[in-house]
Amino acid sequence: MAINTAPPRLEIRNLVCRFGGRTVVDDVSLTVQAGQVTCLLGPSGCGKSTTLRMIAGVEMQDSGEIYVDGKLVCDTVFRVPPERREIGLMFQDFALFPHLSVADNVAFGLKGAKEQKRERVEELLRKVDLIRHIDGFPHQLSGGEQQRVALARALAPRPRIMLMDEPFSGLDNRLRDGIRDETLAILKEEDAAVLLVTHEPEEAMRMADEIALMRRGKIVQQGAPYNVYTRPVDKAAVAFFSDVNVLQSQVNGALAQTPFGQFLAPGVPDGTDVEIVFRPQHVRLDFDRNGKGPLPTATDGVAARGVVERARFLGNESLIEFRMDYDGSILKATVPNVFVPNPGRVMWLTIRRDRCFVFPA
Ligand SMILES: Nc1ncnc2c1ncn2[C@@H]1O[C@H](COP(=O)(O)OP(=O)(O)OP(=O)(O)O)[C@@H](O)[C@H]1O
Repeated sequence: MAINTAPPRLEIRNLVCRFGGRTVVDDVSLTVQAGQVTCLLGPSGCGKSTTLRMIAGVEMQDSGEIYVDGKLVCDTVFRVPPERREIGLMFQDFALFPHLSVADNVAFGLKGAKEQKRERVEELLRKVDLIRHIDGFPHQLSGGEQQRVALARALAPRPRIMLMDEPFSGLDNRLRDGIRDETLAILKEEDAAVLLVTHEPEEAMRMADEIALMRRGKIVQQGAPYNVYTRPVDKAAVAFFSDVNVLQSQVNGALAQTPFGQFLAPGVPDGTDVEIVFRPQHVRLDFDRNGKGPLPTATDGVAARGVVERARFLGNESLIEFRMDYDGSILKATVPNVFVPNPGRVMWLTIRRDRCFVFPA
């Protein structure tokens, strides 16, 4: 098997950016290969856009380097100007030029002979399925169509890197999924390295080959979406993707006792406070049988009794909130399809052991 030894299309090393003494991007490193989509995912204000702006060359880092195809593009001394970085940009407010036709918008950044430019414009408008609007103007297009023109415009000069900052957030929900999928297919075909900023976990899960989870200026976890989702580094990383339930406990003999039985806490010293974190979809529900629940099992532990406080049907699933007997706290469970038990109903809850995370409190 051939080993790919080519340098990554985009590499950033130890980027730091400070504003007025506040570190907004704090030692961020990552690589993106050609044809790959990496999502910078994190809450508002965590430094995602600033990272993108440094790569684009419109913000200057305080330290760290940026490489494209192994070549230095920018450090604190040397700097390739933004327009020579071969980077395509697509932001939320992707304003098209209102006075230019669709074709001229797409051709805007293109150089070369007229026929070649026309060929590339037609190729891209065919890809985004807007060839029939080639002579139209932006105001004649819907929001989703304008978005696709903006994509075609950004891709026209065959950028080596595409930077996208919340590019779909201006679109209404019904359009968004379709446009995300189409965009992804086109980006893959064009073989650019894509760095996409979003604060929406679903968007990152849908688009990314790799997710870089960012918090307070730092990348706290990086990996394939499946790994980031199923092997989160801490409670906040679990909570970023879904609702969570948390049990408090203390470790004794590498075990944490809870009303749901004991959890393994290998290597955690005795007396350490821990939190057992799990998602609502990993709670199992059982009916009450004359005051009893299911027998304990190795995979699901011990059942605990709860009383339905509230239940709602959400479309694909139902969310049931239980008031738990053991300490009166609320625990959330989701189940597929419709299950809306009345408040006051007694049920027994177990947790899937293999889907729980034990973190130091
Ligand atoms: N030019 C600037 N001068 C001072 N502070 C800035 C500047 N640009 C950004 N910041 C601050 O840096 C922090 C990170 O901003 P940034 O836009 O990178 O975050 P973000 O993760 O992209 O958030 P959002 O999704 O809300 O855009 C914010 O607190 C912001 O107020």
